Amino acid sequence: MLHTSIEEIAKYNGKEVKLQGWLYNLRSSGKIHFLQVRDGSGFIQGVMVKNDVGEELFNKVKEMSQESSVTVEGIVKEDHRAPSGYELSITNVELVHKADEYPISKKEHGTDFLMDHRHLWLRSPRQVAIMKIRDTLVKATRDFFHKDGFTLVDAPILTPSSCEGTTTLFETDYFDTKAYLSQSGQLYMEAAALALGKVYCFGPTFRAEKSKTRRHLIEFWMIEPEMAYVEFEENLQIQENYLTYIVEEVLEHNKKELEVLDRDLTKLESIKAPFPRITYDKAIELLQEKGEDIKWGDDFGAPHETIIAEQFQKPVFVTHYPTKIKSFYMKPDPQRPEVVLAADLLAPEGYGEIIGGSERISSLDLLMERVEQENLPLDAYQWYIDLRKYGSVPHSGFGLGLERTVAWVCGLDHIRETIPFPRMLNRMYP
Ligand SMILES: NC(=O)C[C@H]([NH3+])C(=O)NS(=O)(=O)OC[C@H]1O[C@@H](n2cnc3c(N)ncnc32)[C@H](O)[C@@H]1O
Ligand SMILES: [Mg+2]
Repeated sequence: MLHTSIEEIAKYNGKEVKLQGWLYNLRSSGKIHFLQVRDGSGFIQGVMVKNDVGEELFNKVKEMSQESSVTVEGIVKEDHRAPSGYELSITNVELVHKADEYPISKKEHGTDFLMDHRHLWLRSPRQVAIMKIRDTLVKATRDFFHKDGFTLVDAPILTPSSCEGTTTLFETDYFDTKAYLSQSGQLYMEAAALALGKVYCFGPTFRAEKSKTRRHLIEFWMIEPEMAYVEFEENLQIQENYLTYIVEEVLEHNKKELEVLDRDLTKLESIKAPFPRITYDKAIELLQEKGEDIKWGDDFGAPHETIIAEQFQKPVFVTHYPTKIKSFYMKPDPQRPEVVLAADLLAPEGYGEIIGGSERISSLDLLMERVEQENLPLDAYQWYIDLRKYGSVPHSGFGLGLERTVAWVCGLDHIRETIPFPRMLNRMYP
């Protein structure tokens, strides 16, 4: 018997095949069973006619519960009405394991209930579609940077210091001292970039942020490229080419999944480099014209980012933020030291900041000045300062938040659906 997957079934039109999966749903009408079968690669309908399979098997299937694991044999039939384009005319069904009464029935469930059952909710067509798009974004990321000569360098998770400020650090015991879960692999990528030229890391990062919003996770995954001899403007060009590429890859490989999510494809088809840029100064003026109570030197909140992004059809770079509200490592603009050569990329449709990046300080004196201004513990940063003593060069990089990018590409209301097992302010289960 030909064993295949639902994803590959088109190759076997008219042939008898065997699938191994789960009974997503069973509907019967008189002498016909309609089985919705899933196998992780997709969903397909199988039709079982009593007169074809006999009373015993027909009645055996009637007893199979939702989400029971089953093997299904049948003849592949093209059917343009079917979402997968094919149906199975079932000849046999074997029960592998009869599922207990499945808690996620077809009716609507509340968010907390679904989150408490995330280990099962993940099986639904919508969650499968999101995970497949996440996978494409990750593969496209690796392809893009590998093709462009970047080396993957893995940053440590246990670190001796902060990168993005001490207010969101997760502290843990480390034998007779303390360690902090990584907020960002950036500082290590700067060391790696001086060794390998163009590098990136991709891993989990942690922020003990007491933010209960639709954009914040406690544990999220970040892609962090770092490039030696790349200055501010070129850093932006790399970001827009990267984002354009990964969105194109989703449009090419995940049309079926985007359809499951009812995503408006025109919103993604317009994502082409170059992206517009607006300075922080101009953004403040824009917000004040819109009646927002904000002044120069304030940081932007989510509503501000939404207003700014609404002025554009593509992601927009906000550049040259005030030095005082940005991270210590960012290079002040030589022409105007009160602002830094940094840019946040704001996604359209209210998704906010998906990328944070900057040119880094390459001058030892300037970095020492900033470390002192920020009262950073010299011993924990000595290795990072050393990078400015031994062949320092202009260098830049950025961090793309994978989950915020998944939320935007999929058109999701909340970031919790973008990661298999979300860690949030009031949730660390399952
Ligand atoms: N290598 C770098 O230059 C990255 C730099 N050290 C950094 O961590 N920048 S960032 O804090 O803006 O975070 C970068 C992105 O990381 C995402 N991010 C940042 N914080 C979160 C939370 N809490 N939840 C989900 N996503 C988050 C968001 O897309 C940000 O734009
Ligand atoms: Mg940021």
